[in-house]
Amino acid sequence: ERAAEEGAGRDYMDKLNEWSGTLKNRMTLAQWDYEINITRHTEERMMQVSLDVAEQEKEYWKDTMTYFWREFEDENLKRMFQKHSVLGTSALPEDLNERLIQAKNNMQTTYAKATICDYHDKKKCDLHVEPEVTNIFAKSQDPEELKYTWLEWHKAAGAPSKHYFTEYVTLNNEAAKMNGFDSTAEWWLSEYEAKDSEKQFIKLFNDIKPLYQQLHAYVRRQLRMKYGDEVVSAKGPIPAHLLGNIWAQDWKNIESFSKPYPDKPEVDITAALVAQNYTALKMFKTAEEFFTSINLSPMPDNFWENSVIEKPTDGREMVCHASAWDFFDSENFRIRQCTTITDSFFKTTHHEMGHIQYYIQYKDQPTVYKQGANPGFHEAVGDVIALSVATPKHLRVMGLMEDGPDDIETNINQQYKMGLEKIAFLPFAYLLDLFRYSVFRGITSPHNYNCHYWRLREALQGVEPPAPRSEFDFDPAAKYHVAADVEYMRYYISYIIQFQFHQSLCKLAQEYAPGDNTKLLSNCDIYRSTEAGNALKAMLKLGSSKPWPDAMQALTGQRKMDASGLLEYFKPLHDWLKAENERTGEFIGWEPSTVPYC
Ligand SMILES: C=C(C[SeH])C(=O)N1CCC[C@H]1C(=O)O
Ligand SMILES: [Zn+2]
Repeated sequence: ERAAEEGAGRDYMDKLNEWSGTLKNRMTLAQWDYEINITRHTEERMMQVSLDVAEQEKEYWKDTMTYFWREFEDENLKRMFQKHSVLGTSALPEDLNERLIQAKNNMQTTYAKATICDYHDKKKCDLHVEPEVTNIFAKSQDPEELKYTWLEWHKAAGAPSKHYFTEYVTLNNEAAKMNGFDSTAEWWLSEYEAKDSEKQFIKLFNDIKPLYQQLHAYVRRQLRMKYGDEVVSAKGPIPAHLLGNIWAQDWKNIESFSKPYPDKPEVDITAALVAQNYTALKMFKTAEEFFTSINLSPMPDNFWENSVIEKPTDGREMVCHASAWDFFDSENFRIRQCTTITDSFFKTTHHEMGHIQYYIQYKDQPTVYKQGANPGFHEAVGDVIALSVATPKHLRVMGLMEDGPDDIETNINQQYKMGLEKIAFLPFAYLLDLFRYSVFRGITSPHNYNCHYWRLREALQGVEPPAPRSEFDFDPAAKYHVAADVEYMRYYISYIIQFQFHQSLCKLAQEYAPGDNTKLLSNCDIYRSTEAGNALKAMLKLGSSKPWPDAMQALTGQRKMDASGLLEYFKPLHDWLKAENERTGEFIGWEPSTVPYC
């Protein structure tokens, strides 16, 4: 009896995966058309397709729930039913789903269309976050220009979305409850398939905190020496507008004037890329060649035909934030990216192509398994490749960095630049979803959104706003992922596990040996190593067909996420920072901010 039921369940599941693949394909195509060209027409069409798809998913879900899949013997079949049993926002009644989609579109459109006026030319008021505001934060060293730009962007992109965000929270929580979760927070956390995920995240943060505090102290001193102690205090948080990034999430743009050994060769390759006439296409082809060099797959023809890799110049409104798209038909994949020729975008290109590589490797999985083992895995693939690309050794092979000694100073400079990207990012990524978990759980409410956000920014990141804030501001929505309803803990996890992956791949490539100073983890380049590539491929092919500890074990032999890889990679830098902060008597940590924001 049960065997017959299970057999029927298997046949049904094969069909359901096919049907859901078709629905996701239709949905993704409409979403793509809207995001690369925001018009009333494309928005209306995306709404219609979304509502139509939701209704069909609801019908399938009713059938799915008629099977006693919890009693099935076949673990894999049970896993597929379990994943399909989470219907998502399609569980909402159509009128509420329409309001939710509208609220999300309003936030996304607000962010995409937001523009500010230029500091030097107040009549020039067509500056978007990409590329203009991003470039100002990459290049300007004028605290007044940076403060003005920071305030204008947060006013234009953040504040107007506050009410849309509240509507989104209410309706998303409604959907969460209809899927059996207490709030959206538990729904997001369920993707990490462990009851103690939040405890795991806290432990990771405590493991990296000493290293972060050393970097924070050193950077604060460098900024104080550059801008004076009127602008940067000796013991307080760092003002958010001075860290080379509009969100203060990645500090690599202040490397040029703060590096430990100023007279060593430049490790930022922007100038070399421009000098060698790199185009967006050439950056993409260069990234592709790294992947194929380790026996991973090339990009298919339709990728090159249909991707949007530069901001169109026809004045259209579009979502520029880099993204990679799976069309769930096992053959169409695209990237949308408003590429500019910079070191930063060279890395982002690898990051996005890592997503596409994952899509390609799991393209023969059933639809329900076309996901990362957990969301952090998907964000880590491209970054793991970029860790090899970023080494002086690899950049010299590419002719993108001048020859020079592989001495300890160059190594510390290189680790420092990587630390400004990877270590600095961790508290920001962690707090962004601590904030949203607290909102979804009703602990933070609309009249203290901004206060709670800045309390977290100060407590975990040691950063303060450049000017007083109030509840008329809504600074979290000035960050793409908040405006676009994209979960963010995935990046925090990625920045930890990518070093675990890197450690294993480097051992396979014989580029790293623990304790061997001639084979430092931070100098490892897996370029052309098919042993490494084949091991990575085997993990990627799993998709989400197995719990993520199985995927982690397949590649690293470990079943836990832990910071050991990251701490091993940055050990020389950590020692150097401790010695340097001791030498200069720098205060480690930060005293409370004096900027009023609650
Ligand atoms: C490049 C992407 C697209 Se998935 C991105 O959003 N990232 C990559 C780094 C962290 C995060 C961000 O920009 O905030
Ligand atoms: Zn990504």
